[in-house]
Amino acid sequence: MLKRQERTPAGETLLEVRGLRAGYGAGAVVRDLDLTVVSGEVVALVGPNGAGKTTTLLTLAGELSPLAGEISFFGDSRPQRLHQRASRGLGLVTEERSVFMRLTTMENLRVGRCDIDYALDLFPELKSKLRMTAGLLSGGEQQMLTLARALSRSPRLLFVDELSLGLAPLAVDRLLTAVRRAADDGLGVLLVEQHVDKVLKLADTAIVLRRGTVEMAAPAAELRERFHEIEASYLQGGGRSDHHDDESVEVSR
Ligand SMILES: Nc1ncnc2c1ncn2[C@@H]1O[C@H](COP(=O)(O)OP(=O)(O)OP(=O)(O)O)[C@@H](O)[C@H]1O
Repeated sequence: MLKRQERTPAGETLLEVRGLRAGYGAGAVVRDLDLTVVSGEVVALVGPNGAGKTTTLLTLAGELSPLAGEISFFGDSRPQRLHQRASRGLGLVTEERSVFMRLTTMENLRVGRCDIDYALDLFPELKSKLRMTAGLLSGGEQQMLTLARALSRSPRLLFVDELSLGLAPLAVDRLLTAVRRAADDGLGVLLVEQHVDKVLKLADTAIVLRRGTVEMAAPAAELRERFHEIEASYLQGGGRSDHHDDESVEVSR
């Protein structure tokens, strides 16, 4: 069962962001972004390709320096790099599968001192694959292992960027269910996901980003009712106005 998350009181503010400007060099890709993540909550960040979701996540994680704005991490507003935030309880799962392909599933779980019982409790389907080389697992199983490794290090706050890229719908459901379960156990989650219909069913709050600014921010249940507006936002394109928009819309229900 979850350990450290259980010690985080539900509703504790883990991340507070005000007036974030983020980008590369002098150019702002993301402007005026506010968001809050509390323990036990999944906040979904959605929007068309090029809207600035990954830029936001990398900036909040400490991989990119913010251009302006305030980022308060576990109540601390001092600038910090990723390794500092990680040591204080941030987990980061990017779209690249972070498994060691030549190691077995079990060896992958052992590396980084994961809580193996918790990992297998989250993903019992990995139990029969423990001796298999991770490179031979299916794409969905590799992402289960990625997520299991991240969650079993007991983060207090988890950033997830497009975990489900290229996976079949059932595998996506399986991964998102595990994210929801971890949040129910006390984790705070900021989730970037292309499958908007799926994510609005499991998130507490959703933020729709378009062209680097927040177009909608509301309880996910409310945005489910406004799904057609989100679809329209995707169809209008998300990239910066000086970029050619080449959208892949994955919002069908
Ligand atoms: N290293 C970089 N240098 C300069 N511009 C970049 C860099 N990485 C991304 N961008 C630009 O920043 C903008 C936002 O990109 P970002 O990857 O944050 O969008 P996204 O919403 O995550 O898109 P996607 O859903 O396609 O992953 C895009 O216009 C992109 O071209």
